[in-house]
Amino acid sequence: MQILELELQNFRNYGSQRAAFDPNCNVIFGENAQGKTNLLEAIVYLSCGKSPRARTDREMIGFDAAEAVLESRALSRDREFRTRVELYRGRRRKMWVNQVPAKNSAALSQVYHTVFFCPDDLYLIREGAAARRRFMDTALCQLRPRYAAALAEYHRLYDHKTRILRDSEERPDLLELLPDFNERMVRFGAVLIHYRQQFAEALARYAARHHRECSGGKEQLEIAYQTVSSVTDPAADIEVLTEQLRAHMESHQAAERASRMCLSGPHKDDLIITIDGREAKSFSSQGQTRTAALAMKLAEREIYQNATGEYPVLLLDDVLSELDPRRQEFVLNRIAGGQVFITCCEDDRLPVLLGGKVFHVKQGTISG
Ligand SMILES: Nc1ncnc2c1ncn2[C@@H]1O[C@H](COP(=O)(O)OP(=O)(O)OP(=O)(O)O)[C@@H](O)[C@H]1O
Repeated sequence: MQILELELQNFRNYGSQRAAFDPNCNVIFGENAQGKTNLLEAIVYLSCGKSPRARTDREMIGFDAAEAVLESRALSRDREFRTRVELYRGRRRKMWVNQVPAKNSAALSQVYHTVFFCPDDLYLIREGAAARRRFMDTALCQLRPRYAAALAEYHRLYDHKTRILRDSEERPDLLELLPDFNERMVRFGAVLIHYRQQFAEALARYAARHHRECSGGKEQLEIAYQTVSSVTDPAADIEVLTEQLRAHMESHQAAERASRMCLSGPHKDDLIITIDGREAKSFSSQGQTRTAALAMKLAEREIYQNATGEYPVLLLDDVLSELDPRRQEFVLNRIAGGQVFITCCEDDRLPVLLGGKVFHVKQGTISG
């Protein structure tokens, strides 16, 4: 997978910009606040219809512009694709793949895939379970359509069940609907556990290797999937998972009715991350946290490559800061394979060792 060319109009601080990229390595230099992250954000947005940082599409439109246009020419599965998105203030965006209008962002996801790493990704280690579930869900939805469908259905049922429980004080008759909701959540929940277990197992294996090598063999990263307590083996067959999840739901029924809240279930799943046996969330240093988060992203790239035969485009934003020189060198050695974009500050010459194409970004203008 490769981005051959990108064209932006009024996207963030870019006016009218076109750039052609190297198939392997693209080093994006620039001082602070010049547009390096904006460039990576545009590439991510074109890959999935979502920004890794903007809350609304409007945020990405140039301050003085009415609309923004993003367009890419990409190579994927030995074919060339053109994707185009137009963002407007006050009306819905429009998207196209090869000039055919796309109804939703799923059409963009089928063209190319990105793995984006930025300083905020420390949240993967430091924050609560929701951040790690989001990481698993995003990766798995791109890889397994069956997972994406089960997750959407599980969320829909969860929201509905939450409303039933909340409103049940005034309308006790609603509780009659619960057994049916529970049964459907059990069936879709078992599918989620099945895929999450497989993903977590591969993630643990690859990420441990990256982390070990990056720390010069000194540190051991471990990742374990944690789901509801009554599931004794998340790697068991889906039928077994369904039975155990059903027993779990039944044992929580009385408590859910009493608290009028949807309690335990796969919606509380987590990844337990430890470095040398200690929980990383509480005990790891800034550098260790960054190394672990990066190891997880590199592992995600490998899982995707194994499943599809193609490397996703790797986007590394400000990855070198807070790493000591040996860890920096590891990162630069390790990212080969597939197309890479790496941003850094002007005085950081290390990435030039990577070869490839060098760009300078200044006030929303890229020069090659
Ligand atoms: N919608 C917008 N319209 C115009 N400019 C914007 C918009 N959103 C953000 N910017 C500007 O983009 C600039 C930030 O760009 P970006 O985040 O890409 O910086 P960067 O080069 O990655 O910097 P750093 O090295 O500090 O991370 C800021 O000056 C910000 O004001």
